[in-house]
Amino acid sequence: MTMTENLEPVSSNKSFGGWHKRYRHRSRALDCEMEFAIYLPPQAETERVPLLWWLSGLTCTDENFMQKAGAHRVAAELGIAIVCPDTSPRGTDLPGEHDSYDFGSGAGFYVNATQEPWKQHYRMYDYVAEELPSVVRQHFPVNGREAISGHSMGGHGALTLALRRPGHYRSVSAFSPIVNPTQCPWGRKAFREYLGDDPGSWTQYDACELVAKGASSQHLFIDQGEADQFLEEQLKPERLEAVCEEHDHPLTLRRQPGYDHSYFFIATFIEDHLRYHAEHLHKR
Ligand SMILES: N[C@@H](CCC(=O)N[C@@H](CSC=O)C(=O)NCC(=O)O)C(=O)O
Repeated sequence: MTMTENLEPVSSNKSFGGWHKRYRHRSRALDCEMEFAIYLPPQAETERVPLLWWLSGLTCTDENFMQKAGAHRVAAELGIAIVCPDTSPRGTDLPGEHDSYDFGSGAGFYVNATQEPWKQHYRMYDYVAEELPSVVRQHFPVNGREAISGHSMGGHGALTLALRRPGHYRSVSAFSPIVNPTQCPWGRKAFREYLGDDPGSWTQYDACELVAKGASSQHLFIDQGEADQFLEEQLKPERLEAVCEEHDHPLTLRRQPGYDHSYFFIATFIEDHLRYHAEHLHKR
């Protein structure tokens, strides 16, 4: 028997001939109510369309990308749907969950937590890889072709999901991703709490480690601002560059002079990413 998930509409706005819609649903993976957003291009009125997953960064909800990236015009032209999940479970009140911007609410890091008290709810890997895709397939006219992208913590999510699921996403890209979370303060703080003290259990969620293990040969397309305030301490793109070179893994890393970590940077280059994904998503 196929279970049909209930979706509660939250809002709907026409945008560039398509629709930006928000929904609430009960997540079994996260054991809480969640919201997500979908942009449906005009083509979705008459045909099934390919889908780009966008994973956002620390402090974000589904709304930051949809409101700030300026992606709808080009997605409408290219006939691509975009889904933005939230960045953590919501409506929970675990000890310390809301105390800092880089851990807990708004900071799920796209992992499946194994530690108390996080493991009941903080299962963002399963939510983004399995549960939400199944909900989207049940309710929207998508054709099964998927790509993935994201920013910062969401760039880490996009790279690790793609590297761990070879053949699933037709293309992957990222803006300012955390490429080596096991070796930077944001990642170490979150992974210790969610995954425990053994760093051996962290490496499955680290793009540099996955490339070093030869997990997949998927081309990685990354834009990184050179004036990013988090570049040296948290993002460390040179580490991914080195490991890709060492293991002959295909990487396009564009360093963009003067750009910081903000959505102004994303809005400037999102068109390039959408056209890159469209090439792969529409290829026969
Ligand atoms: N201390 C800052 C940090 C939050 C921040 O910069 N968040 C980024 C993602 S950082 C890595 O995952 C972001 O996308 N913010 C949302 C936005 O709309 O710009 C703070 O709390 O602001």
